[in-house]
This record gives sequence, structure tokens and C-alpha cells, in this order.
Amino acid sequence: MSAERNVKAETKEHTVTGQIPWSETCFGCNGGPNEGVGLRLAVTDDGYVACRYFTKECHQGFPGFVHGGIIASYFDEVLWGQTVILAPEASAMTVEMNIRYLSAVKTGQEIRVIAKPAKVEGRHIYVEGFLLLPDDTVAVTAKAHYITVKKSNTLTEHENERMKHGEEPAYRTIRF
Ligand SMILES: CCCCCCCCCC(=O)SCCNC(=O)CCNC(=O)[C@H](O)C(C)(C)COP(=O)(O)OP(=O)(O)OC[C@H]1O[C@@H](n2cnc3c(N)ncnc32)[C@H](O)[C@@H]1OP(=O)(O)O
Repeated sequence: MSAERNVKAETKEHTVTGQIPWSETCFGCNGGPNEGVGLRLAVTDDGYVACRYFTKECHQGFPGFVHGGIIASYFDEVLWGQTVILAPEASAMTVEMNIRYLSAVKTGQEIRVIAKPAKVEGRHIYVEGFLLLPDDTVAVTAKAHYITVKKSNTLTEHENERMKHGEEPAYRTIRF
């Protein structure tokens, strides 16, 4: 994805085939009105993880715009979804993330955050993604590096226990 500013993505409709399970204890999943972010991650038939999301007023940094740390949370969550597709029984943790904020993201609008199919090298999982504004402008791009935790790590057990909510995706297609 280009890092140039004010670039519009060429979009097409993608078919949603499922949803990544979510947990109410996760900041990225918890959708209370003034609590967490509340993302729901759809999986598409061509291997993307994607979400439509209405940006919250309570996540402002500069007035009227989403805080950059919250935008980082969008990406940490959505890009992490690719690690679940690859290894549903394992847990992966973020060890590095690079974000390019190309255009400010307003609160109170529907954005889309997309994770491309991952590159895998042993325990290392590399995922790239982008955030689209309603007019298809690429506002933010991100690259993240995840590492699957060892089987002996109790996080894995806890993770699987916490991820109870599967549910049906709220939409059948998503455009990006
Ligand atoms: C239920 C819903 C949950 C939703 C979650 C949403 C997504 C949220 C994701 C996150 O935000 S996770 C929170 C932020 N991340 C962290 O706190 C991770 C902190 N780092 C660690 O705990 C450890 O680095 C980690 C468990 C990931 C790995 O430790 P290990 O002891 O298992 O790994 P090890 O030391 O054996 O290293 C394995 C490989 O990873 C490399 N490595 C380990 N830690 C690294 C690091 N921090 N940075 C870069 N590389 C690292 C290490 O060099 C080595 O490379 P090679 O395979 O090439 O030899």
C-alpha cells in the first residue's frame, strides 16, 4: 500500500465468510459506549481480515479527531486477526508495529480497517494493513510483527478460554 498522502484505494466488494471470535475482556473487542474500542473482525473469502467501524467521540485526541494511540489499537487488533486465522490454537503477541498517519481520522464516521494476508516465517508473523475513510482515501497504513507464544506459555490456555464469542458477522460483504 502506498505511503503517499490523499491516495484513494481502488475498491471492490469482498465476501465475508466468518468472524474472528472476540472477548469482552479485551480493550480492542469491548464495545461499551465509553469503554473499549469494540471492533468485530470479519474474515473474507480471499484471506483478508476486515472491519467496518464507527469512530467514537470518546476516542478523540485533537477535538473531532481520533487519537493516534486508538488508531494504533485498531491496527493491533485487526492485524492480529490474521494470526488467529493462521494458528487458532496458538496466541500471538505483538512485538513491533509501524504506523504511518497520512490523514487525520474524524470521530463519528464509518471507517474500514483491513489486514492483508500474512507472511509467516516460523513463529514470526508479519501483517500489513490500511485504514480507509468513507471516501476510500487511505488515511493510515501499518505493518506489524507478531510472535506466536510457546505452547508452555499459560497465555495460550487463557486466550482460548477468553475467546468465547464467535457470533455471525453483521454484514455479508465489505468494500475495500
Ligand atoms: C482474546 C482476545 C485477545 C485480543 C488480542 C488483540 C491483539 C493484541 C496484541 C497485543 O497487543 S500483545 C501485547 C503487546 N505485546 C507484548 O506485550 C509482547 C511482549 N513480548 C513478549 O512477551 C515476548 O517477546 C514473546 C512472548 C512475544 C516472545 O517471547 P518468547 O520467550 O516466547 O520468545 P523467544 O525469546 O523464544 O524468541 C523467539 C523469537 O522471537 C524473537 N523475539 C522475541 N521477543 C522479541 C521482541 N520483543 N521483538 C522482536 N523479536 C523478538 C527472538 O529473537 C526469537 O527470534 P528467532 O526465532 O529468529 O530466533
